[in-house]
Amino acid sequence: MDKKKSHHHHNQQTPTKSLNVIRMGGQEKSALNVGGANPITESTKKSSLTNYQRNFHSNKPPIVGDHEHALMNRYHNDRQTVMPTVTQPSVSGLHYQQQQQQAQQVLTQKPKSTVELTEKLAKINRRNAMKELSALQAKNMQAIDKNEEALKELQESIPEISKIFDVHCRIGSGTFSSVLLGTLQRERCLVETQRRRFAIKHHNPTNHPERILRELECMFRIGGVNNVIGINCCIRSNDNVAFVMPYMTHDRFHDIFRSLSLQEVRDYLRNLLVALRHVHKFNVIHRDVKPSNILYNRRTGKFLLCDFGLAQRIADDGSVMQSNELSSPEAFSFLRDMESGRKLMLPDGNSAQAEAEDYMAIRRMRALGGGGCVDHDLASGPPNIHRLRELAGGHLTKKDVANQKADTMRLLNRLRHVGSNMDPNNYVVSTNTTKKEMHASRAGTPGYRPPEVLLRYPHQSTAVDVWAAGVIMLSLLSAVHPFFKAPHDCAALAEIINLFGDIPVRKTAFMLDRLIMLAHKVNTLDLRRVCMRFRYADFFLAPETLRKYRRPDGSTEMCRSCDQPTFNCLCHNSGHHLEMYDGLDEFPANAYDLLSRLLEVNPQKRITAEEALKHPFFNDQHRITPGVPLHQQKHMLQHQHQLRARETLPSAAARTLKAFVSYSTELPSTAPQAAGNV
Ligand SMILES: Nc1ncnc2c1ncn2[C@@H]1O[C@H](COP(=O)(O)OP(=O)(O)OP(=O)(O)O)[C@@H](O)[C@H]1O
Repeated sequence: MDKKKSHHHHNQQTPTKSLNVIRMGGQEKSALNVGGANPITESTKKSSLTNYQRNFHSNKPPIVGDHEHALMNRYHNDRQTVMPTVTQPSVSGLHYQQQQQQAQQVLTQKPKSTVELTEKLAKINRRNAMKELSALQAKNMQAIDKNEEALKELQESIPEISKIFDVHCRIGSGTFSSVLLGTLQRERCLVETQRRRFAIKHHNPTNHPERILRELECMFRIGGVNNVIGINCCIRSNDNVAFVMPYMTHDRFHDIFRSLSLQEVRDYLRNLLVALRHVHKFNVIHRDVKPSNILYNRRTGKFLLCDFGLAQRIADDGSVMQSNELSSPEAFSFLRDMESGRKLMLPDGNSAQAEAEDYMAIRRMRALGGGGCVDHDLASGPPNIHRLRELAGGHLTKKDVANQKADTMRLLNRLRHVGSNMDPNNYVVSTNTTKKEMHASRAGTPGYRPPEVLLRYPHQSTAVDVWAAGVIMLSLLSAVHPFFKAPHDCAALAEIINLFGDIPVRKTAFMLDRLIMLAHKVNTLDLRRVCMRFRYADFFLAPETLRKYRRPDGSTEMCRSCDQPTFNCLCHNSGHHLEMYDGLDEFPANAYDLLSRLLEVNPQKRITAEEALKHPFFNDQHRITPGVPLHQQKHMLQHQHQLRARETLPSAAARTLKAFVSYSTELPSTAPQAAGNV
């Protein structure tokens, strides 16, 4: 990651004396990621609170925004269309007049019913538009209220904050905190774009102090380097605590996950694994790896893993440690270390100008043929995809599109299906009868919990985070987010079984001394075909393809295991004659190989972050090589796209099985036998 240039004065007085402030230094500038998407960058006006607020929210719908204007227009247009136009007769003569009167009667009678209808429709439209408008305004008002509420709460509960920072608006909120944007008051003299920006995380007062201490310790000891968020200072006032961190402009995963190119996906995952490798070196499990805890700026490619609220340390005996007690010697030594960090300089925040300069520097470097960031032109996917898409879906009727959508929903529902006889509170039993209770940490976000957590296995490891990274990769490759969406742990395990099959999950369960009771067998699905089926649904369901495989009686042969047409069978090692969709997939076979290793059901066989970074997927033919002119690299990329276009699915599947890194596949002594019996 590129180091950010310094734009700030380090000789300023620290504004706190009697405050309960512990300042920490040693944060590397590389962690202060910047981006270009912030509206503040565009504004060069002198700073003011309202300016900041207005700017900051400019990517959200304004109170009367485009949508409201559209609604208003609809309202006015409707009013215009209901005005009837009347033509006056201009010629005299009785007969002629009578004729005219009759004609007019006919004319006015017929249009009258049309006018009535139009008027009725317009009225309905108007009413709907007004309803939508008021709902939207209410929503905006609610957002503003929440914003004001968060500001007020922070200022009232930690009054010292208002002596150091101008707090502008809320930028995020989670279960445990509100995050607000702040700039230093002592930088009020600077133009808005030069002021350093900080994210102030205000913990809910109900948060357990040990939890806050744990998060603080992780950020202090681990953060600031290798894509892990650092901390500038921590401010406490009675039972209220706020962390001050460098602010980073980022993109919402939800807005970009479908459109990230191969190179962007590769960079995103590499950055995530670099962060995890770093965290795991400290024997710490993050436990909450998910897109909303990742700050990623698409323009600059910068990346930060944040939110250590659920992090846990692994003890030397392999058990997950509970958090430090506040009175423990470890907690004291940590607080002492933080005290000594107080003397260090307050590290840089992240000004909009610094962010823009950073972005320009990256562009310049790229123009000279260097840099490691994403070039959107180079990374726009296989060149023939749009043409192929047109061919496949160019003449789809509305009904075809609706059918395709329904078909995809059916598949998603099937993957999320839970057997009706499953008991959500009692779905897993211990095979070891002496161990009656099964206490294990479940901390984490539903949808990202690995099998060992769902199986209540107490000896969890950093493999928990690797699984979550795999779930993110699954969303990126399949263009489905969230991929797993279970309402409870039992359903979550069912989702995993529906994708990976019952045998791998049963084997893992048995190895972990657990037994899963299942009423029927579930086939393992082929990850690549599943991802392609979702990402390229329009190809898989193209009417021509369906016609090609239709039987003379008009029916389509279905696979009994995966419930898909046999030519689209998703089963691993399918025996059906498959439609291959050659050259369609933007992602190479080794992407799916990595995916299957990250999502290895058995935690002991799951790849580590360190090993994953050596995977061929990151062999990076696509990364821009410093010193090589860019046009030559573009040519190289096109050549690679062409090569990949010739890659067929069977050869890809064969390569999926090839091992690239050796690690022990042996199970604990009794496990292989036991697993074999299942
Ligand atoms: N340094 C930062 N720069 C910019 N935005 C940030 C920063 N830190 C946090 N945010 C925003 O605030 C949101 C919530 O932050 P965080 O995940 O730390 O809080 P949380 O209460 O633990 O959330 P959750 O309950 O969802 O895990 C993030 O998703 C992000 O959008």
